[in-house]
Amino acid sequence: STTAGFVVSPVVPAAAVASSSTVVGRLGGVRTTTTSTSSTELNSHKLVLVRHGESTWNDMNIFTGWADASLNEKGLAEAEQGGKLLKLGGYEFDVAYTSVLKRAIKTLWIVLEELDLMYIPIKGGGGTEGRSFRGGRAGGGGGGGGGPFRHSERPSESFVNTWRLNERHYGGLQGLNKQETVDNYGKDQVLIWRRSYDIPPPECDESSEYYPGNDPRYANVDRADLPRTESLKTTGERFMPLWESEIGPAIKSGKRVIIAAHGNTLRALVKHLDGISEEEITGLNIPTGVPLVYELDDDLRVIPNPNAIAPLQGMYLGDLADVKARIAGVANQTK
Ligand SMILES: O=C(O)[C@@H](CO)OP(=O)(O)O
Repeated sequence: STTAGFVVSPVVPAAAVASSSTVVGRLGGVRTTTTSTSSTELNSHKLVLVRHGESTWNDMNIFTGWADASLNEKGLAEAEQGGKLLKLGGYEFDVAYTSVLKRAIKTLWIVLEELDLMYIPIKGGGGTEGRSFRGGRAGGGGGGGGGPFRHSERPSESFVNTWRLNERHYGGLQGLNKQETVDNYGKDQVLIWRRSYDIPPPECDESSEYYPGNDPRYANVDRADLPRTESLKTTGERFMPLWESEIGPAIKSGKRVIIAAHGNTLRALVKHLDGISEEEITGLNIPTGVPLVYELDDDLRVIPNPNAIAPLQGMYLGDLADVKARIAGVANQTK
């Protein structure tokens, strides 16, 4: 059907998701696709992921990691566009999660401002207030002891933002130009550092400005939890306990969740959600500022969207040709 210039058509089998719809329209002269889903459906929860908009260091092609680069003008516009796409699709959220890095925080604010939802709680769980859980592992169950958090360290409603959603720490590569690193170490070595599953870049040492132990924002995080470098595997190991203990249960309880995070944290999450192999995840890149929508069942299994770009089963909003070009742009940062 057509409503006020937008084409509305069902994209998910009616039995699985009763009232999902796709809205094809134009935003700023660009053809867009959005899928919205009523929150009243049975057996379906929606989750929206968004990588921050382009940062000044993305633009300069510098390894960023935990360095706190700002959004540039393009990144601000990407965040606004992401918010508009969500608004066009009728998305609403009850709770948001983001990192302690301003490019993700600001992206989230801009998206929420577009949606007129700046009042919703922005949460962490093991955030910058109070000590976090140890060892980066979920465990201990949800009973009396409070899951993976030590008694005195359990998250509360007042926890905001979380270092566990930070970008992968790029160790000794942080601050270096990606192309110059290719020139110095070779394309293959840099690709291993950027995209191998479990081979981390060289560590930064404790005297480095990039060692998180020298940054007051991590003063309350257990020093043993602070990385000197991370692979995608270890990034997932520090983030996934938050998914298991906080975000997943929030979704299951019916909360509509948006996560504004980073390329590699989101790669770790979609690897889990989509069951992507260690080999296949090496070829997966996530574009800046484009909302990625997942439909999940009550067990948090993904209900595949037919418009997904494999190996993902969730769907990017917006013009898919443009999204694919932006994905290729991330891959081509180290040609
Ligand atoms: O520099 C970084 O921190 C990340 C994300 O911007 O880059 P890459 O895509 O090379 O992992």
